[in-house]
Amino acid sequence: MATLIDGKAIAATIREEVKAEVAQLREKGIVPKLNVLLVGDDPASVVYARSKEKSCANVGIDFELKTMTGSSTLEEVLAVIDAWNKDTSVHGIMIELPLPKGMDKKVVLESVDPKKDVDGSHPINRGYILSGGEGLFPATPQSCIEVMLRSGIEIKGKNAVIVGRGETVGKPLVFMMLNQNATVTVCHTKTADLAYHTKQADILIAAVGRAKMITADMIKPGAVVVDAGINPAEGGGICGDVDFENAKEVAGAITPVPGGVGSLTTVLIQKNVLKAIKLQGLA
Ligand SMILES: Nc1nc(=O)c2c([nH]1)NC[C@@H]1CN(c3ccc(C(=O)N[C@@H](CCC(=O)O)C(=O)O)cc3)C=[N+]21
Repeated sequence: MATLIDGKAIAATIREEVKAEVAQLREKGIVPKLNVLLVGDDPASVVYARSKEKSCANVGIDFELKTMTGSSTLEEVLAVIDAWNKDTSVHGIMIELPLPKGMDKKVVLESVDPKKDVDGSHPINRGYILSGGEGLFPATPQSCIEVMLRSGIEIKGKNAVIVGRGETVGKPLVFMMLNQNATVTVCHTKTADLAYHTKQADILIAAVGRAKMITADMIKPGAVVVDAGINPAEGGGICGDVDFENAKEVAGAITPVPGGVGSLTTVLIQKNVLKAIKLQGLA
């Protein structure tokens, strides 16, 4: 029976670290601030934005949500971002996705100052993942690594298999895990014999977006299983990409959903705000 990796407990620890650092900054007269832009009325984005607001209030980070109608023009959106880029009281900027149909996501995301890009989606920050530079990295892949490091799981030298190559989780994770000195394999929809690969994994990371697609028979006994999936569950709520109930009988350690990887994402965005302040040369 696998050790359960408690994402909520790890998140609580990181939250205390963030709180302490925010307090220190505030004493120096720096009030960390995160600005979120929501264009349109995607219901999930509204929920996520509100959740960030609540969480920021909890750690003492100032928060501003700007909502714009779905009929806003690209120029209007870029004008808001440009003003935030220039505003030295704004340390972190996040653009909620999806943007309205027809609005060029690439242009919008690339208009954010890379030093304020706490979502880690600017190509410059993506590039730093490869080059090993000091940048801002996306929260969910960071979370996958952090749950292991903070559980005393060694990554160095391990066979890590990532299932999924999405832009937000799988793809950045390939190089982030390589930077942790894992031997990395990346599997995706076109992979022949997925189970062959997953069974080689000392560390198996699922970032597919398909409920319970990683089954117990695909897992090497004793492996560490990290589940970055967020899928609607049958009886409401969310479930992961891993068939948790059966997988936990085979794995050595496993993250649940909810209560695993996802529990860290918001606090890691806040950590990025603090890193952004340093990158901006303010602390
Ligand atoms: N426009 C947009 N904005 C986002 O901020 C955004 C997004 N899209 N798409 C997906 C990712 C992921 N993300 C999470 C935030 C909190 C938890 C979280 O707190 N999860 C808890 C509780 C989950 C629950 O029970 O509902 C857990 O996993 O234990 C998870 C995931 C925000 N995202």
